[in-house]
Amino acid sequence: MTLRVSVIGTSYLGATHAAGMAEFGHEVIGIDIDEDKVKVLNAGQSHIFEVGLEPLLEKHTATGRLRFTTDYTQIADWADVHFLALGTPSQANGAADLSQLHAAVESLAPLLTEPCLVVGKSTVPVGTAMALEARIRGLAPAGDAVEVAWNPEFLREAYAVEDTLHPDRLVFGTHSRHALEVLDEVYALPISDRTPVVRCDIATAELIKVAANSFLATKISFINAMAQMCQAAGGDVTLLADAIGFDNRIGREFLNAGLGFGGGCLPKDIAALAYRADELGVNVLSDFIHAVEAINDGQRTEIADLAIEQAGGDVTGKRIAVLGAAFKPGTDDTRNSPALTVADRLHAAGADVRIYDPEARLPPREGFTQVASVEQAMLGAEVVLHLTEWPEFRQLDPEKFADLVKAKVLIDARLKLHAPTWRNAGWKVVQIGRAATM
Ligand SMILES: NC(=O)c1ccc[n+]([C@@H]2O[C@H](COP(=O)([O-])OP(=O)(O)OC[C@H]3O[C@@H](n4cnc5c(N)ncnc54)[C@H](O)[C@@H]3O)[C@@H](O)[C@H]2O)c1
Ligand SMILES: O=c1ccn([C@@H]2O[C@H](COP(=O)(O)OP(=O)(O)O[C@H]3O[C@H](CO)[C@@H](O)[C@H](O)[C@H]3O)[C@@H](O)[C@H]2O)c(=O)[nH]1
Repeated sequence: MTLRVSVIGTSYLGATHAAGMAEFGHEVIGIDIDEDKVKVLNAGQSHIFEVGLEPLLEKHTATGRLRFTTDYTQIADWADVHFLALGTPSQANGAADLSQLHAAVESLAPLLTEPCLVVGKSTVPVGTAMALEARIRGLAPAGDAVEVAWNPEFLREAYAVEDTLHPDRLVFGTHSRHALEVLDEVYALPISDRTPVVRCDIATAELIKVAANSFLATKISFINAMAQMCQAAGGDVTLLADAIGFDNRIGREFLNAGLGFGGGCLPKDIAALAYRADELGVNVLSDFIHAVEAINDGQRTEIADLAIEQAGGDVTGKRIAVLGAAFKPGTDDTRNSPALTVADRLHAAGADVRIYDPEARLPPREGFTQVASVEQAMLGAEVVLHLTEWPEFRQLDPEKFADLVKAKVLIDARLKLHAPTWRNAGWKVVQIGRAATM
């Protein structure tokens, strides 16, 4: 059955979800307070770099099945289901900032005179959904005929469309039979695709999401701690990860050692879980998460220190080439990017940092210069840092850059370049957790 669906917030999550809902056959209106985004999306274009998103936007805006607006009156009583896809960034103390969700609810709820379902997709601290439901029911003329459910989202940037159309699993957190039936209807297509569906209470749904991200972060910090161990003992962390990854109970994914995790999700979500755990007196969980965070922060410091060491202990006035600015390949997103933390540290230490990324566009900022090619980044560099593992960096021919750089020193912080090829071309290659002979 075709439903009328609104998606509130149209960034990495919301724009993809809106396009996905249209692909599932629903009539969709996306809403955002950012007029520029709405304009671009209505033209069938994407305001972010995400493979496969633009063709979907183009296809469904062309038929009118998918539209975007800034006007809440257009969605309020029109939609059967309102999805909340607002940002939930970190506050300085680590707690989730829920102000975007609150503002959206203040705009939407007073306009709701008909029964409808409001479904949260944003990642939130446990307890948020029920508090939002009370607030909405208090403001909405429809009162208790408005219900809240939570359907957390697990899409990865760079695979957002694929993950939306073919999710690994769906989680429906509800407190009524009716809400469950509506969610079953919304996702009728992927469900028929044999996607596992976890039907649970709302608190469990909120917690599943942060548990998933915390577990992923834990795997990365564990392997980075093992990289330190390999470094100290002369072992090879990549072979170690391959070997333990063959065990199905462990799995090879998220065991890539290097610069650690960043982005708009993992760091803020685990910080918010630690904060909420402390609020609820579950200190054993917050202590655990703080250890994961400390290892992750340590990787960034280690790589910046290594660059300074390789430059002879002082980078003042020295040129450093940074390959990669996005928090991972396949996206233009630089939120909490490990690469930028390292670049910032080197700038603060006095270096002249030249940074190249195939997709991420940095706003002009003091400290480093974004350049348009690898060659420009390498020109005159005394150390080259590989910080985001874009596939194109693996194709680089080290011979080609030998005369451009001032010193042939490469720090491969993602352990993804073929070190023997670089060494054969006369480069010194440093990889944390891998012996220099690898
Ligand atoms: N980015 C991801 O890959 C991803 C994946 C799964 C879950 N999530 C979660 O989904 C949520 C959204 O993530 P994001 O990365 O898209 O966030 P974001 O901060 O990039 O986007 C939020 C969007 O909401 C808009 N907005 C703010 N206030 C509004 C209002 N009052 N009314 C309408 N629109 C408003 C903003 O203009 C922006 O476009 C977060 O909770 C995040 O943790 C994100
Ligand atoms: O073995 C690995 C795998 C990843 N990373 C880093 O970890 C970070 C996060 O990567 P990834 O999880 O792929 O990125 P996101 O797109 O932020 O996706 C995460 O965050 C989303 C928002 O909550 C969730 O929906 C996804 O399921 C979850 O994977 C990046 O900086 C990666 O470079 C590593 O260092 N080693």
